[in-house]
Parts: sequence; structure tokens; C-alpha cells
Amino acid sequence: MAPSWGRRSPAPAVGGIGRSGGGGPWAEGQKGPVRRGGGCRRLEDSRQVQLHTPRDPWLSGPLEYRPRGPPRDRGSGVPLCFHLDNAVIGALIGRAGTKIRELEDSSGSKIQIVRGASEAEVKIFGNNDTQNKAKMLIDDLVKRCGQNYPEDRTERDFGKCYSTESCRDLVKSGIGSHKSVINWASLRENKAKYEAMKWADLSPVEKNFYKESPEVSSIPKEEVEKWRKENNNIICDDLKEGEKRHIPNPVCKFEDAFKYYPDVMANIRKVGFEKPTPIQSQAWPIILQGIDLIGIAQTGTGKTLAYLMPGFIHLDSQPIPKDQRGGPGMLVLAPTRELALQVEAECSKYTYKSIKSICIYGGGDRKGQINVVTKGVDIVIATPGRLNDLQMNNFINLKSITYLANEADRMLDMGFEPQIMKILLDVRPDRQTVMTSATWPDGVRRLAKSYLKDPMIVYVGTLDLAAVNTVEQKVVIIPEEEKRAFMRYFIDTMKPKDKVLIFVGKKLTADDLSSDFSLQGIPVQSLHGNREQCDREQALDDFKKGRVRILIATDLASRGLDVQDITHVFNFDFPRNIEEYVHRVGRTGRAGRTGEAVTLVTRNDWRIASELINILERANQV
Ligand SMILES: Nc1ncnc2c1ncn2[C@@H]1O[C@H](COP(=O)(O)OP(=O)(O)OP(=O)(O)O)[C@@H](O)[C@H]1O
Repeated sequence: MAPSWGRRSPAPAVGGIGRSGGGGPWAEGQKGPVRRGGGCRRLEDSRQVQLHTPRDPWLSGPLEYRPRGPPRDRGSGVPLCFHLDNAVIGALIGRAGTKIRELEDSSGSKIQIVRGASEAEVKIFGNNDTQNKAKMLIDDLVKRCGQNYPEDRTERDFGKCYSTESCRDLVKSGIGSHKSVINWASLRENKAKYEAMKWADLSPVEKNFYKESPEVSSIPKEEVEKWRKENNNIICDDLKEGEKRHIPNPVCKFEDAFKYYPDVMANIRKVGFEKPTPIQSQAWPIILQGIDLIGIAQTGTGKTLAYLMPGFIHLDSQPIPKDQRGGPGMLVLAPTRELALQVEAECSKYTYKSIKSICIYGGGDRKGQINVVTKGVDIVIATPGRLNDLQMNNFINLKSITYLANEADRMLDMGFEPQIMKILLDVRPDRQTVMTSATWPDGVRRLAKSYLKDPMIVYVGTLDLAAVNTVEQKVVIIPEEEKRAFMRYFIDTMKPKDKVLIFVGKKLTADDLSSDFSLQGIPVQSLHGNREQCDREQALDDFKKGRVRILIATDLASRGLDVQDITHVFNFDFPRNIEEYVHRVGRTGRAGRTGEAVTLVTRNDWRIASELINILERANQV
């Protein structure tokens, strides 16, 4: 019985023919695939056609495509075949197969298309005349699509079904000489070549400035292990493949790291620090040897200085004088404007060989930032967005960066990974990179793997989460509707010297609560991403200087903000995840001080409350 087209059918109750998930919703009256099962018949001349019609997203996967009427003269039976880029297959087939049928009718041939990963194989059945006519019609269609045959088609491709003469005819007819579609395969093959060309004329870079003092190198192994255990359970590892390198002994005095750098020692004496923090003690001997480092340490334990001090020495010790460097030598990436400004403030605390730094951040004076960068600067502390802007507009040359530092974890959960990758395209691959973080979630691990080279890693505190055990942490289970009253009670019972950072989940809540407090005559400030940059800086300044003792903030303020005398963190809304909790609580109890955190937990927060209890147990809080 002559095969007939299946009627356009509603999505069949049983799986549609060939297509995963049942027949598509064909337009009324359109011929559609015949359903298999439930009354459909396989045909001796059925053909698999893989429809990929971007306009019809439901059309994906193999469909049974049956010729109208009995198969016509198939000529020698040998198909005329060639490859097309998948991008044109949709146009060739047309909506629900209309175009391909039109081509078959016009040429009297039968056409089969099987879509592959990146291209489709087209086979034309019929005699020579019908095959050539169909081929011509397809060529016109493809040209109209603006696509061409990839010019790197070799005889292999055409010759597979063509005789050599017809392959040469095709080339003669100019088919093979068309502008090619992007040849990703050759780009991949040549990536190494392109990279080598891009970085061919790099100036030499020096990275190893460490001279281990006899006192340090003579510390017995057992003593080193004991010291690490006693100092927040420091764990070190060499992530380099193959033979592991020696992890240098920690330096317990500033002199052990910087005695050959009197300017650094002068700075440290000026700020009055007594001894290095655990992360600094272990990180400095590694970084000063030019090894990439991942530093995981609790909040408020001096990670900024851990990369800043070696950065100063690195900058000042390069063989190329800085006025010939052609751009900044050190880049620090920070996730928020406040943190970038804070790192810059920390940087400016230390004067080292007239090293100049600038903070590049959104909301800041773009023109002013461009002027300073153009005039010449040594250290750029930047948020990724504004840096990308200056980078893409060629206002800053990142090729001269040889020392890169960044606070990784917040970068990730603020979705900065694409911008970071864009920035790193222009930073030389033989740079030194230091990545710090107070938590070590999978995303940070992935990021570290993608842009550090043979790093060592120093964990200070617990491995997975650096619970802050210098902070007394309380959890209050409370109904949502009682939270405001409880917070008001907390505020009313604050002591004169208390300074509290209140975290909320939404900007709107921050505005709402701060206006409530203002109406009640309680001086507060608020900090969130919708406020103007100048207001954000004013709010932080008022809080730092004590003009207000209550700052209501979103998690914009949870990373890195270093306000010395915060006595309490009040989590009005529970954070999105435990890392966020750790960072919020880390805003108090910093640099060896103690603090208090109060966290309100409602029924809605219950799903991660158990993880929080786990943290509190590890921090000996419950
Ligand atoms: N060796 C030290 N001794 C005493 N205080 C220090 C020392 N090193 C840094 N500090 C001070 O400790 C405070 C916290 O330092 P920093 O902001 O670098 O901590 P952090 O680990 O980066 O915190 P976060 O994870 O929140 O970013 C700063 O005020 C800094 O000046």
C-alpha cells in the first residue's frame, strides 16, 4: 500500500515515532511524522531525518521522514553526498519539513539529512540529473543563508561520495573557495601558537626574594608540626603534580621574613604589630619564594597583609625599572567597592619606596581613575567590573602585571568569574598569584585550579569552614513577626561602647529598618548596593568613626570589611549559606579581639540551621 503522510497529529498518548518524548505540536494541516505504534506502519523506504530547527525547539531528535508517493527512480542508487554546517540545516529542512519537500518536488530526488555534532551529512538519492538539480537548489539556499562550505573541506569529504572529477568540479565551481566558517578545530590546534605569539616579548620577572634565616631553617621538624598544631591547626600542602616541594618553616617573628628589607620592618614597627598572625607566619616564606599560594584563614586574621608585604618587595625587586614597566606591576582584585577601598587604605598605611596605588571601582570617578592610571601607578586595587571597563577601552595595560592577589570566595558568589577570566586573558601567565579566602567551598577550589600555577595551600583553622572562634555566637529561634521587637530590645540594651553591624537579607529591609530607627530618634546608617557610592562611603565612615554605632547592611558588607571595634554582629535575617554566615560573624572579633554574634533563626531558615549548629559546635559555642 502506497505510504501516506501521517496526518498532523496531536502529541500522541504513546511515544511519538523516533522522537523522544512524543510527536511535536505540528501546525494544523502540516504533514507530520507518522506515529509508530498505535496504528502507524514502518515503511520499506523510511528515512531517519534529524530535524534541528532552532525555530521549533520541540523538534529535536531523530524523526521518521517518509517520502510522498512511492520512491522514484533512485538512479544508480549511489547517493550524492556532502556535509553542511548544522547552522543551515534548519533552513534546508524548513518548518516541519516544508522546505526539504519542496526541494524534493522541484528536483525529483529524495533527500536524507543526518545531523552530527557540528555538521550534518546530506545524501541525495536519484539519477544524476535529479541529484545535480537538487544539489544546485541546495547550494543556492545555502548561499542565501550567508553560509558557505568550510573551505578546509578536503577531497576526503567530497570524495567520500563524489568521484574525483566531480570533487574537482566542485572546487572549480568555486564551492570550496568560499569564505570559511570559523574553523574551531584549527583554532584549538593553534591556541598554543597564538599564546606563544601573544607573550613572546615579555620582560624578565624575578619572584624569589626569600633568604631563610638560620634560626628558622634550624627549627626541628617536630617543633614545626607542634607550632602549626597550636596555631589554629595550620595545615600546608603542595598542590604541584609529581614530586612535592619542601614546605618552608613558618616565621614566628617579622624579622625572620623581612630582616633584609628595612623599609618593611620600619612600616611594621610604625603600626605596632607584635608578631605575625598564623596565616602570615606560614604564607610569607612561601610567597617570598615566588610560589603561588592559596591562603585559607579565618576572617580578621591579617590575610591582606599576608599578600601586601611580599607584593611591595616583589614590585621593588624587578629587573625592569618601574618607569619602563609600561603599566602597573601588582593587581589586587576585590569583590566589593568597600573592600577595594579598605585594601587600598591598608596599602596606604605603608609607605614603601614611593610605591603608588590606586583603587579602581564602579561608582568612583572614572575619569580621575583613568588619569591616575595613565600617569603611571604601581598597584591597582580594583573591583572586576570597572577594571574590565578600563581594560576593554585600553585605558590600562595589564600585561605588565607580575603579581596578582585576590579575595576569592566573595568573587565567586557574586558571579565575578567571567570578568576575572576576561581580566586574566591580559595578565601574563608567568605571574605570581596569591588567592586568599576565609572559606574553601567547591567553587573556590575550581577557581584556584583554573588560574594558579603549581600553588601551595595553607589552611588555618578548620578545613572546610573557618568558623570564627573568637566570637561568642548565639542563636535565637524566633517567629518572623517577633524579630523587630527582639531587635529593638537588643538595641535598647546596648552598652555605650557597643558598636553593632546588623545584617539583613534585602536592600529594602535595610532601608525599612533604618528609617524606622531614624523615626525613633536612633542614629543609624545603612549600606547596600542601591545606595549612591558617596552615601555608601559616608555610611561606612560614620560607622568607623563612631558617629553612628549601628550600621544596617546587606551582605555587601559581609566580606572583608575591617572595622576595628565592632562588638556585635546581629543577623536580623539568616544568611543565604553558611559561608556567608562565617563572613558576617567575622566582622567582629578581628585581629585577636573578641566579639559577639546574635543570629535570629525562623522556621524558614531551618534547612541550614543544622549546618550552623555544626559550625557552632566546632567553634565550641554549644
Ligand atoms: N600581624 C598582625 N598583628 C595585628 N594586627 C594585624 C596583623 N596583621 C594585620 N592586622 C590587622 O588585622 C585587621 C584584619 O586584617 P585583614 O582585614 O587583613 O583580615 P582578613 O583576614 O583579610 O579578614 P577578612 O577575611 O574579613 O577579609 C586589620 O586591621 C589589620 O591591620
